[in-house]
Amino acid sequence: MATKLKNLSDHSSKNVADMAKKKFAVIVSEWNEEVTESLYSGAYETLIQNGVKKEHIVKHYVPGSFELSLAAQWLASQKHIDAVICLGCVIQGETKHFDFICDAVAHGITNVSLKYNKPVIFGVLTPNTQQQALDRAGGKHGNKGDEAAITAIKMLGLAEQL
Ligand SMILES: Nc1c(NC[C@H](O)[C@H](O)[C@H](O)CO)[nH]c(=O)[nH]c1=O
Ligand SMILES: CC(=O)[C@@H](O)COP(=O)(O)O
Repeated sequence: MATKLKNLSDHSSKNVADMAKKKFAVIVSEWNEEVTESLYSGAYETLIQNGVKKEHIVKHYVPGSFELSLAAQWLASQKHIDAVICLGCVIQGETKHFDFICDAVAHGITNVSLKYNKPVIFGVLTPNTQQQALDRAGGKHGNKGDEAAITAIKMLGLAEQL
């Protein structure tokens, strides 16, 4: 289903377990910072609304989305971190650079999650235009940061059931 048919901020309360003791690392790409800071605001508020303590949320920056994977690895390797949320915005330019970044960061984040056996969430927008990005960072299609945060929470809830 395309995002335009589903608001990114709408989510069910399924698999939302007690988050009072869970610790989250949120990594924010500095590229397109107007967008990525909105993603962070959405993610942070969603974590708090679902019972995560402020002191259990750490925020770190990377230069660009390509660096999200390495930073995620550094943080996911820390035993006290229960989940990592990666936030970025890669906007299509004139060249194929967009494709290489998006592919690398999607695979990189997946590999870190599987290596450390903990949620490492792909909260990276890959729009064609700035407006599409804004629409998905608190605009008419909701906030991808909300989606990323609730995804981390639900995966931790699932892990506790298994
Ligand atoms: N063009 C965008 C980038 N480019 C930078 C890369 O992510 C990376 O930092 C650089 O290639 C050095 O390794 N990053 C974004 O997050 N968004 C873009 O639109
Ligand atoms: C995703 C990018 O790196 C891109 O914004 C860079 O723009 P260009 O492909 O025009 O060099």
